[in-house]
Amino acid sequence: METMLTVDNLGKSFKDKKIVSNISFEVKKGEIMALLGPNGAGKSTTIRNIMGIMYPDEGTITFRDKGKKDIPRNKIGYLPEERGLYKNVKVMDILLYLAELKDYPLDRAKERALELLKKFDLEGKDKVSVEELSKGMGQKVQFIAAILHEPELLILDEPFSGLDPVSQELFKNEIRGLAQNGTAILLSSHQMNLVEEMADRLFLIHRGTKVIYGPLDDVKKQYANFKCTIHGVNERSLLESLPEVERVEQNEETAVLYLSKDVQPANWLKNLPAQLDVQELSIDRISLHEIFIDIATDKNLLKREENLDA
Ligand SMILES: Nc1ncnc2c1ncn2[C@@H]1O[C@H](COP(=O)(O)OP(=O)(O)OP(=O)(O)O)[C@@H](O)[C@H]1O
Repeated sequence: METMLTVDNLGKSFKDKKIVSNISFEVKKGEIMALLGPNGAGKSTTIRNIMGIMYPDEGTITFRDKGKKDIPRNKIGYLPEERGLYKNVKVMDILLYLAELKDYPLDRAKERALELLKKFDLEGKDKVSVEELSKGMGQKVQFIAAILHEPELLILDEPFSGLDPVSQELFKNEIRGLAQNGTAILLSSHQMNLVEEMADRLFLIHRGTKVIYGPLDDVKKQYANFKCTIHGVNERSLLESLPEVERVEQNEETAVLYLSKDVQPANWLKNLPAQLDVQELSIDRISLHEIFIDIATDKNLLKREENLDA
C-alpha cells in the first residue's frame, strides 16, 4: 500500500523541555491510523509539526514514501484541535474561500459543499452566517472544509469532541467512507470505542514517546487478554485460586478475573469448580479503553511494553 505520510524520528522541545522524541510512523493510502495518548502526551504537537505550524527540532516529515516526490500541500486536509471559522461570513462563502486556497475548482466545490451540507443535516445552512451556527454545526462545517477539496491525506485532531451521538455516527461513517475511497487518514481521538471500531493501525504516545505501534488486531491480540466477569457470591480466595487467573477485582457480588495471555476460554470454562456461584458470567477481551488506561496511569498491569511490527 502506498505511503502518504512518513514521520521519521520526530523530536520537538519547548524551551529546554523535550515534548516529543523519536516519533516514527507512516500513514498509508486508504487506511485509518489512530494517534492516541493521554492529555499532554504530544499528539497535537506531532500533528502541528506535520502541518508545518511548527518545525521539528529533529527528524523529518515526508508526504509520500521517503525519496519519492511529495504529494502537494493542497492535497492535504486538516481539522485542527482549535475550532473556529471566521464568524461574520456565510457558510458557503467560507467553504468556497477555503476550497479556493486549495486550488480546487469553484463549480465543483459549490456542488460538493451543497452535497456535504445535506449529508451532515445542514441543508439550507449555506446562506447562514457562521456565528449563527451551534457548536456542533460549526464543527460539521469545519469538517466539511477539511474534506471539500478531496484531500489524499486527511489529518483529524479530535474530530468527535463535542458531537452528539448521531453526529458522531455521521462523522464515523464519513471518515470510514473516505478511507475506503483511498484517503489516508491520521486520526487523533480520545474516543476509544470509536477508534476500536474504525482504526486499522494505531500509534500510542505517552510522555512524548512511542508505547505501541501496530495494527489494531495485533495490538488487541497481544495486549488484550481475556477477562471473565462473574456475578455471584464467591470468596475472593476461591476466585484467586482458579487456574490462569492473574488478578481479581471484586466489588460486592461482581468479580472480574483477568486471565493469563494463553488461556483457552472454552477449556477454562469447562474446568470451573462446581462450588462457584454463577448467576451471570461473561468472557470478553480487555477493551482498547482499558489498555489505554493501563498505560496512561502507569499501572502496567499488562506488563508488556514492546512494539508490534507495523
Ligand atoms: N507552545 C507550547 N509551549 C510550551 N509547551 C507546550 C506548547 N504546546 C504544547 N506544549 C506542551 O507540550 C505537551 C504536549 O502537548 P500536546 O498539545 O501536544 O498534547 P496532546 O497529546 O495533544 O494533549 P491533549 O490530549 O490534551 O490535546 C504538554 O505538556 C504541553 O503543555
